Amino acid sequence: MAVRRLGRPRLHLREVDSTNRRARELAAAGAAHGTLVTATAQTAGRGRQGRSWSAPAGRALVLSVVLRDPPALLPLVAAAAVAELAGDSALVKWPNDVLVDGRKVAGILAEGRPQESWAVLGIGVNVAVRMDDLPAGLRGTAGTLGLEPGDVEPCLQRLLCALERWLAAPRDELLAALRARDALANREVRWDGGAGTARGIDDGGRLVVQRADGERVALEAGEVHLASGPPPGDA
Ligand SMILES: O=C(O)CCCC[C@@H]1SC[C@@H]2NC(=O)N[C@@H]21
Repeated sequence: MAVRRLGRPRLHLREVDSTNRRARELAAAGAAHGTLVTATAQTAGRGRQGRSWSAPAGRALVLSVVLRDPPALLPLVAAAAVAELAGDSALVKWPNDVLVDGRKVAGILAEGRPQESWAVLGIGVNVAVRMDDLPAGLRGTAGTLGLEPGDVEPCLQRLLCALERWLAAPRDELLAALRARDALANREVRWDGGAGTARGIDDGGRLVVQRADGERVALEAGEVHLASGPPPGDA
């Protein structure tokens, strides 16, 4: 598939409630593929499952990009790109939490209007976040890339390039990259519908879990938690 550029036009805001909300407005009004919204400060960042997302001003990358005709596995595509940015040691906790040393360094929120063939991909990365900058409740689970505020913009540019490539990559390459970074492989997990041992990502991008009775189920979407650890917070 041909690489389609991301990042132009770009709207950079000093402060916004949520870049995803702003980008959704732009998408609904007909914004082109690749339209990017970034902000120095985000005051009401949205996370998955109705949670909030904390992003200390100037220390976190917050972006939302409009995609026309997004791929079916968009959350996994985003996870592959963010993990690449986060480095060789980064793992992906299916479907799209990116972990470094077991701590969540980035959040991904894909929202869309399939009937209008667009999606907004929102990503927050703790580029230079210090734990003291975060609400106390997140300090046990959140991580950081440990870089400097001046690295936020270079990280954005690297992430956009990685996203462009992964959006154009064949599915088998994407799945191979994610399987190599699978944070859940052979770990005990629980989810809304039960518990079991994670057995990898299947060819449809689903998480395969083996229950105690040996039955295997493939999860399409949703939150999965490591049985040994606390549920991840919203950072
Ligand atoms: O719950 C999660 O893990 C997803 C968090 C996604 C946060 C990002 S920050 C940029 C974009 N704007 C938002 O309001 N949310 C996403």
